[in-house]
Amino acid sequence: MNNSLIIALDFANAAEVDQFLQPFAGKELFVKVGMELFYQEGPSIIHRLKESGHRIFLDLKLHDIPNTVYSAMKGLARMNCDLVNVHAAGGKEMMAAALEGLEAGSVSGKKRPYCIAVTQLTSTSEEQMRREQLIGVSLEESVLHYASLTKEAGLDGVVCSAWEAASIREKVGADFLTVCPGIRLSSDSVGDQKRVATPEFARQAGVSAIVVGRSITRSADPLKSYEHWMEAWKGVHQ
Ligand SMILES: O=C(O)c1cc(=O)[nH]c(=O)n1[C@@H]1O[C@H](COP(=O)(O)O)[C@@H](O)[C@H]1O
Repeated sequence: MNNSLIIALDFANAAEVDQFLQPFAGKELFVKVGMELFYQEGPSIIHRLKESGHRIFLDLKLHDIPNTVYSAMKGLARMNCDLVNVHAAGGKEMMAAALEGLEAGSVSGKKRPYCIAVTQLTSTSEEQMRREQLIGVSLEESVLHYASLTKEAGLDGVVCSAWEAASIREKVGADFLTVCPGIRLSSDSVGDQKRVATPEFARQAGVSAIVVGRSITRSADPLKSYEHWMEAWKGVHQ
């Protein structure tokens, strides 16, 4: 899990995924399947990606009452992904239920998937958080609070921006995962993300894994772009 670069496969269907992955043939990647792709293709896309040897972050950001999240996670666990997530805003009881569901549904003899919680989305700014969520503390305090709650619920880590990762490690512990989207090269367009950071910054902040979508998936040469990203993230040629 640590030092991973996770490619967000934000595509509309399996055909687009196949086309994107063609130049990566033979490479074992860490990929993220989010709601856009999963809602169209369902579990079959997970099975196909696993058959090709890829590790999978199933990013469905569960956020519902504890009983519903328990049952949903029990079902998702059967797909044997590497990483799944929930929204920390669902509360400690919901997060603990997510974990119980994963344990109950995990393939026997296999370790349950890592489970992390989204703190404040990287598309949220402090101003927006204060105005729309009526949260009166700083964005960093809100993220740290959610990280502590997530730890107390027994989960393995959080989704946060790279800007909060060092404080989370300090407060919650270095073995607590920090998975960070909103990563951009200085030449990239930021798009809808608000709390962005470069891969070099993320590495220095001790981030566990970065999630990169459009910068690679929409590039004219995705393989070249991926290799460039790996170099920036890990500081070595792949
Ligand atoms: O849980 C996530 O993966 C996630 C959480 C978050 O706070 N921000 C965020 O951008 N993401 C996901 O990370 C990916 C970022 O994609 P790009 O902005 O294209 O690099 C998308 O698939 C988002 O759904």
